[in-house]
Amino acid sequence: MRSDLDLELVGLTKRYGSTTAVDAITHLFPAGTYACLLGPSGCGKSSTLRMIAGHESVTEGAVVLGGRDVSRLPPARRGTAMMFQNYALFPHLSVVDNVAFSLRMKHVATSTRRARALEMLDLVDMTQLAERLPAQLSGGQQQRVALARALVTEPQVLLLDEPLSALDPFLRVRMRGELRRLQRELGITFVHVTHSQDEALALADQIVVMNDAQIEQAGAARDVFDAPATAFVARFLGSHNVVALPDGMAAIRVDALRVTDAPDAPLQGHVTGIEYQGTHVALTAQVTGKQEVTVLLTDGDFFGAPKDAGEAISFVWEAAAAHPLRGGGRTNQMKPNGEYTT
Ligand SMILES: Nc1ncnc2c1ncn2[C@@H]1O[C@H](COP(=O)(O)OP(=O)(O)OP(=O)(O)O)[C@@H](O)[C@H]1O
Repeated sequence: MRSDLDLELVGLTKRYGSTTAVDAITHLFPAGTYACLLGPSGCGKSSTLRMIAGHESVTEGAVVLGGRDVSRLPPARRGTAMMFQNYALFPHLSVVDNVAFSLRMKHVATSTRRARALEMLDLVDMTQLAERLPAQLSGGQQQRVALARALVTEPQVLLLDEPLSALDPFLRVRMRGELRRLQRELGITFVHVTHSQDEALALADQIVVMNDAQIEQAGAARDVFDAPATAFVARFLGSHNVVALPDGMAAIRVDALRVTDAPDAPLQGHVTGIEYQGTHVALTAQVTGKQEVTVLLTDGDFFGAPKDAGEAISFVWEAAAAHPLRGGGRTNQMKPNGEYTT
């Protein structure tokens, strides 16, 4: 069901001179969704986000929020707010004044804006440090302030450009939990740009995979991971083998392949590598058609019948575990000998 606060991109296009950064993408973000725009460097994620925010002009198409075309409105009048990668805090303003800044621009009375800023700081657990300057905060704390500052305008959509990339790995995992909690509490739409598959899978209700200025696949995080539609998506999300089978290309998860002794197994070859990963063992093999596959075996399965590099090995899988891939882009070209190019 459509809601008053859905965000829609309609044929959205961005060209910089002769470069098409975003090529006529159409997509609906239902209100209250945590969406991740995921894709490799240069695929057009940030340009898309900046067009939604109004920090970049739209070349063609429209950004529609709650049924209203906001494509030509200034950022402050769209109902969106953006949190930048480098947080962009004002160094000479205290934490609370940084958060209240946009309300000052809107001529909100001093006492009201201070109260609202403190409310937002409470939401991100930063009330204690309200009078500090940004330079006196850790990276994680600066990020919370940047979040509070973006949320103080009560946006319907919060746009986050690589919000976790400046944090160390430990803090990154903690902050992603915080982001998810905040989004649930506020119930607004978050559109979060990342090139990290793990981050997208951990956070998103909806994943939008971009490649080469276009949307390659979009859907619920689990659906996209379980059934990648193209070789690009399967490879980009990882944990999948992309294999050429007699009836076409298919993606098979690394944990769906089973080692077998059956002489007529559909994939046969020899072991090329074994990596012990604690709970699992990742075994790589070169199989039919010079293809490399990886299989993730439980520690028990592997050590129950260990293999050495160079040994013959064969694989089977449940029919439902092989997801046929549609051809597409430049990423799924099969050569006549059954090899594929990337
Ligand atoms: N201001 C600009 N002028 C010219 N070309 C640009 C400009 N901004 C981006 N581009 C180009 O547009 C394409 C998409 O860039 P964009 O920043 O949207 O990608 P991205 O997916 O966000 O990449 P990254 O993950 O590296 O930030 C790239 O080819 C980039 O070089």
